Amino acid sequence: MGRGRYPARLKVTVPPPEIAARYYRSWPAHELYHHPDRFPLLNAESLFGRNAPLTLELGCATGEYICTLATAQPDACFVGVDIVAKPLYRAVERAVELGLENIIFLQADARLLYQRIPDCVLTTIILHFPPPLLRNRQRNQLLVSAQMLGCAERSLVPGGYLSFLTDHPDLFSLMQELLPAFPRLRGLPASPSELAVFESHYHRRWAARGREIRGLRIERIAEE
Ligand SMILES: C[S@@+](CC[C@H](N)C(=O)[O-])C[C@H]1O[C@@H](n2cnc3c(N)ncnc32)[C@H](O)[C@@H]1O
Repeated sequence: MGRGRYPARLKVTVPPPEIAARYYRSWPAHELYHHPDRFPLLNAESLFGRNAPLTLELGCATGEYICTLATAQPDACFVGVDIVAKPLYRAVERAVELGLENIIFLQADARLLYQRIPDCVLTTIILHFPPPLLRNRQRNQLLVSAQMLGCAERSLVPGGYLSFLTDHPDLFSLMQELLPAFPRLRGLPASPSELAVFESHYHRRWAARGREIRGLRIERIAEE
C-alpha cells in the first residue's frame, strides 16, 4: 500500500446521483488550475447556503474523523477534501449512515483549492497524517507547505486553529521550520487528548505499530 494514498483495494460503490448531489462534489484539477473562477468559493454560505462555522479537513480519506466532528457539532458545517475519489465514496456512505446534514466531501487537489477560500471563513483546519516527503523533487507536492500555512493564516478566523498530526519526524520538523514566517500563527504542542483521538484509520494504524505521533495546534492569533 502506498504511504500517502488510501488503499487502492478499498471496496466502495459510486454514490447514486441523489446522494452524490447532496454530499459529493468533484473539482477536476485541470479546470481548477486554469479556470478557478468557475468554482464556488469555499465558505459555508456558498456550500451550505447558511452562515455557520466551517471546518475543512485536508486529505480526509474515508472521512472517519470529520464525520465524528460533524456528528458532535450539528450547527457547524464541514468539508472533507481528498484528491482520490474512492475513499470519499466511503466517506459519503458514512455521512448517509449517520444522517448528517452538515457535511460535504470534495474530490480535489487541496493545493489548488487555497485560492478559492476567502479570508476569515474557517474555524478549524484538520491536517492529520498528510503524505510524507518521499523524495526531494516531490517537495512541491506536499500538503505541509508555506502555501498551505499562508492560506491558514488568511482563512482562519481569529481564535481558529489548524490541527496537525503526523507520525513522520521530517514532516513535523518541516512544519516547525515554516511556521515562523507566519506571524499570525502560533504553534502549540498538541494536547495529550488531541494526540489520543484515534478516530482515523492512519492514526490507529501508526499508533498500533508503535510509531510516535507528533502534533501541533496552530492557532490563528488576533491582530494586535
Ligand atoms: C495518509 S492518508 C491520511 C488520511 C486521514 N487524514 C487519516 O488520518 O486517516 C493521506 C490522505 O491525503 C490525501 N492527499 C494526498 N495529497 C493530497 C492533495 N494534494 N489534496 C488532497 N488530498 C490529498 C490522500 O489521498 C490520502 O487520503
